[in-house]
Amino acid sequence: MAIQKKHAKARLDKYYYLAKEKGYRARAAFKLIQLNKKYGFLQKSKCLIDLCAAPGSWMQVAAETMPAKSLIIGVDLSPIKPIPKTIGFQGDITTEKCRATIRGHLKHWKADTVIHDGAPNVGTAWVQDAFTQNELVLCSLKLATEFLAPEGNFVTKVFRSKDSSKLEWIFKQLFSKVEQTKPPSSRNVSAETFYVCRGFKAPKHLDPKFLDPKYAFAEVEEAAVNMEARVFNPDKKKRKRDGYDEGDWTQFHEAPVSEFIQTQDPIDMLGRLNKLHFRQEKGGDIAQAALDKLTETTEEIRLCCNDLKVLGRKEFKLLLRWRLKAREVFGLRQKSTAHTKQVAEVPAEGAVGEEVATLESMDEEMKLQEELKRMKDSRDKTKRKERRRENEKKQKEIVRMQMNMTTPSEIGIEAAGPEGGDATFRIKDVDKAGVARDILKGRMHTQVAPEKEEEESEEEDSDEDGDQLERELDNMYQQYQEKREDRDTKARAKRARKLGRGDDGEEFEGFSGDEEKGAETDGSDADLVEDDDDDSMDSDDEEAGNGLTSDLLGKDTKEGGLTRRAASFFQQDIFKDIGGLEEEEDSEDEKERDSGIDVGTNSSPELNAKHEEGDEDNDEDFEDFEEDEAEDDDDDEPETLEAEEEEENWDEGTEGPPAEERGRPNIDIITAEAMTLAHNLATGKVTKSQLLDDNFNKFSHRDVDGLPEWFLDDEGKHSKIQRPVTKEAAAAIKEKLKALNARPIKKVREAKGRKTLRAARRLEKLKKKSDGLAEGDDMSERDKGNAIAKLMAKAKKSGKQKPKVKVVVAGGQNKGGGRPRGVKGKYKMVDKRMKKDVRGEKRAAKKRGKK
Ligand SMILES: C[S@@+](CC[C@H](N)C(=O)[O-])C[C@H]1O[C@@H](n2cnc3c(N)ncnc32)[C@H](O)[C@@H]1O
Repeated sequence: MAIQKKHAKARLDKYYYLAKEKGYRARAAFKLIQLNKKYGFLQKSKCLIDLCAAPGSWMQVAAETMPAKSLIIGVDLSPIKPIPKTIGFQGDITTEKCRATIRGHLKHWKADTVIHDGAPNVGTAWVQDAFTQNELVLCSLKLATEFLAPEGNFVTKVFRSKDSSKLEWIFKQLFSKVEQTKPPSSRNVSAETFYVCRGFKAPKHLDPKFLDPKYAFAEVEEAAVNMEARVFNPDKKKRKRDGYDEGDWTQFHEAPVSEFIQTQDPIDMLGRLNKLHFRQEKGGDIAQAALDKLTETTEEIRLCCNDLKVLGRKEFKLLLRWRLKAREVFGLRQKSTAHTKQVAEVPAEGAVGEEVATLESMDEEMKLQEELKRMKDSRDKTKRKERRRENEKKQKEIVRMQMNMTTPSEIGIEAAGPEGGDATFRIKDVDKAGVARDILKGRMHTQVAPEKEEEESEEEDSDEDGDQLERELDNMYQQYQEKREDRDTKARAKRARKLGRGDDGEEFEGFSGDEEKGAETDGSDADLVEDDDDDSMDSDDEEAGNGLTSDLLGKDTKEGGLTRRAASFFQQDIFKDIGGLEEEEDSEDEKERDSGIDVGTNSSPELNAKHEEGDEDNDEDFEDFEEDEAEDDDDDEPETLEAEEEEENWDEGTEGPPAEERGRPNIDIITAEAMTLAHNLATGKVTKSQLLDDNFNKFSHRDVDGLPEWFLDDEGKHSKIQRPVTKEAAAAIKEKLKALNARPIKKVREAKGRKTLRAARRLEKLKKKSDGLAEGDDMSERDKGNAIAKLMAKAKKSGKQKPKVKVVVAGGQNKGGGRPRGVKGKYKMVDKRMKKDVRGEKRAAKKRGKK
């Protein structure tokens, strides 16, 4: 239970809170906002159909964005609470009835855009579960082909699977432009992606088979499932992304054990089934009873049969052995002879040969494979080690040269390797190794780490032992980091930030299939262990290009005639804010993070302080706020803005006007240190130059060369300057956060506004009436006063209508705690006696009043 809660909490990300604040019914709203920002189809549409629209956030976005008086129709299996300026109804998009209802609403109109965000409702109706998302997409496309106007748009969510390419092909037949994209608000862990299809070709005739899932998704030939691998390598479980097999709705299969004993293909059964049962059905196989009583049928065997999907290799073997014994008992198999081996080579007809042969050959083959793998691993290891040594030497040389410790002419003199005097510094080789770019950045890499060291060679330094230990430590640290990244998305994001990925400030353009492939190949960078060099260096190198030669040569004639040395001196962080020197855009975010000043964004810290996590492949974003109210995520660490730089480019429209528009930088102070600093600056306690001077401290020019990464990481965490924090600043930040947390959500604000408006109207009415009374001549002053007082009392009463409290008698159905059945709103539990007493008292009071 606790795990579920944590998981749910982790899913509440920035978009969840943004949607809440902006009054959208689900975070999914931002997907449409971001898609529309990229393709701009909503502004151009006058009629839109939203298929699978509940709870209705896409309809809200459409109603906001489309021109006035547009027709917006939404349909979903679940009811959609009314949304102004839209029509919503309940229906199943796969049915004829739904089609007819849409037709009825459209009348003679044609839709300019059809949007579809459907996901099978897991748990609502199991048949619907099986109706996979891709089939739902086909259904929505079918509706789109019927209702779309020529040149219309179709936007749909698709889960990546083996069928998505087929869908893409179909889209391309019907639309002139088809693009696949994934907006930033769609979680990375989700397999969902979006297709934006524009320019509907509106074919006059469409073969119904074309959009029939049976034909559209038909496989040319289903690849045979390797049951042997499933049984003999059960640990490697593959996630089933391809959906259910046709007609296989339950995904649970069982068979009687007798069938397992008799079958000629036991491996297939073990791989395919979930359970082997010992049940004896009427008129069933009598062998079941015999098997149940067999002495070989131990408790362990029964347990194994009960859930085949959790078994390991050992248990499968146990079952197979048990089967052979049972077959011997039933006379289905003669005892295996010493000829087993021969049998394995020349499979004889009948059960004996076939079975033993299968087992033997499998074992042999696996042994061979393991042996081969071992050999390959050790060969790779040796190769990697050699390569790494070479690289290290080359890197050392380069660093020395960059530090002016050596001149280019010296390079290679000490490092003459087995390939000749200048082999170490052969730029071609460095480039080939794929590390040239990183070397240029001054990063100390260990490309791929070996696990063990070989014997030391005689020529190696005397401190090689220490080096080896260090390398081992490095490797262990790298492995530790990789493991952590595997487990923890935050660690992965941190790492990505550190590597400077996503810092280019370019607008996110979504991923096309190709780009993703590219990204995968780029990901090889992740194998490198890097030091903490700042990003300014990176961008320099980027400008210089990848070539090592051009970079080194280019550095002497840099920046306004400065020498390389001077230029590198002025590139230090402390000079970045000084006018006249070029600023590196890349490092801006880093500075923001360190300084605790949030520049140029309106998003509140509470919104940033949320996880971007979740690991469901199905519909990730479906957070219906009506049910899911405000959980606080205080214990989560703040997520820096930098990581979402790309996303903010998508978000512009949703985050308020940019700071520059308002004529001043939008600076948000979010930490106590920054607040103290700002306060000191504002009150003149420190000057700008003092601030600059302050930056010359023991932390600003640390020599990190050659220090291992784990050490630098640790230093980065703890060894940093402790800036003073005043009580007032801390209190101010606390207050600010409190205020932000207390800020009501849009719905509440609106409700309060409406209440105030109503009260103002009532007052206005009252004023008019009392003025009328006061001015009239037909009443005495006293009567006038009484009448006005009465009016006011009435108005006061109607202003605060107390909710009725329902009195429920305890006992009977309403025994025990909890809300009684069928009672809504406030209620009070009383016992019978009390109810009678209260009634009696009321009656008595009434009588007394009459007297
Ligand atoms: C991710 S939600 C849609 C969220 C919606 N776009 C929004 O912005 O609020 C997916 C919806 O698909 C609906 N759905 C699934 N199968 C359906 C079907 N056959 N017909 C209609 N709606 C369906 C579900 O009821 C669910 O509400």
